[in-house]
Amino acid sequence: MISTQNKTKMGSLAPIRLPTIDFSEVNRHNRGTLVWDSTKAQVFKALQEFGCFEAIFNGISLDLRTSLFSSLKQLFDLPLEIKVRNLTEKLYNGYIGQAKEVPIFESLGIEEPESFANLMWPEGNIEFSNTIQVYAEKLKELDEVVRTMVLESLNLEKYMDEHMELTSNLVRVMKYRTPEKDESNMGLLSHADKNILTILQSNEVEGLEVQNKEGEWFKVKFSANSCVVMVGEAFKVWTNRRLHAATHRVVMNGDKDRYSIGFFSVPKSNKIIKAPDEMVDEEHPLFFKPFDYGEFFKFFLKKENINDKYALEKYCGVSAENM
Ligand SMILES: O=C(O)CCC(=O)C(=O)O
Ligand SMILES: [Fe+2]
Repeated sequence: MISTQNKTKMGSLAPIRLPTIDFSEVNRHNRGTLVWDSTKAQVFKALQEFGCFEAIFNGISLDLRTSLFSSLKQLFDLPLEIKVRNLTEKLYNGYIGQAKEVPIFESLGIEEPESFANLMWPEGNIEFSNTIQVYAEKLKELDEVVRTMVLESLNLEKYMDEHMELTSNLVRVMKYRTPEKDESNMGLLSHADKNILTILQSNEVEGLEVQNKEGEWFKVKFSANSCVVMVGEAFKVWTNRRLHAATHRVVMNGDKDRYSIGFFSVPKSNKIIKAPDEMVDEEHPLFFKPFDYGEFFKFFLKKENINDKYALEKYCGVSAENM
């Protein structure tokens, strides 16, 4: 049904709207209401089919959004020698940038907003850290609502606490500058996220593209009050492939820099990712052997694996047929 919309001239991609799901009436306190149940059905279907959807979410006010994106510009405008101070124990949570394949991309992970702000601005930046703090709190609610809906849809309520305990949160901010004349416009190479759930928001500049299960690429169009919710591979493993982890990338067109912000629920490094027994039956044999997320992530970060779309299958796939 979508494929016909994708055929535009000269290989350019048609924008599609991902399934759009309205969260303005749901929160963790109205589980079991009619609106909760109908939203839940849409969430589960979208995450099975596309591995992602657009969420209309009024938890982020226009003011918060405006101050967020103006502070991102201010942050990335800092000199490189300041940005690289953001070193963390976890390699991927620090500064990333200046990569040969994607020179237009830079990113900073924010584990704890206040200490991050003190590191970037020696005089501190309360406005920045408050904005990120409020943003993360709001998105944590959405993350939990979506995960609760998935577990309910699979009749796995008894694992709810254990599942929520599996993760901690990371905010990661991104800048994609407009490419120079002879530079590639690839902002982020094709990948699926490794974590449980990712929630993305960007300024008005498009660039995110998602691949459907048939392998076709689509541009994602965000609206001002929406974000994209995406399944990561750890959630695909946990649900024994009931959910799809969408492959996506960022391609820059036009002449404006793109800023985005991601909220990631990430398995803690010593946690074992294992599909509950209820997820395994004749129709759904176990697809992935249980694994320690931290160990998997180290494997994934190796040069030979980081761009391998089958890194997960290589690491813990039960059989080659799963690829
Ligand atoms: O900037 C975006 O919209 C996508 C970012 C992304 O895919 C990621 O950080 O994993
Ligand atoms: Fe991603």
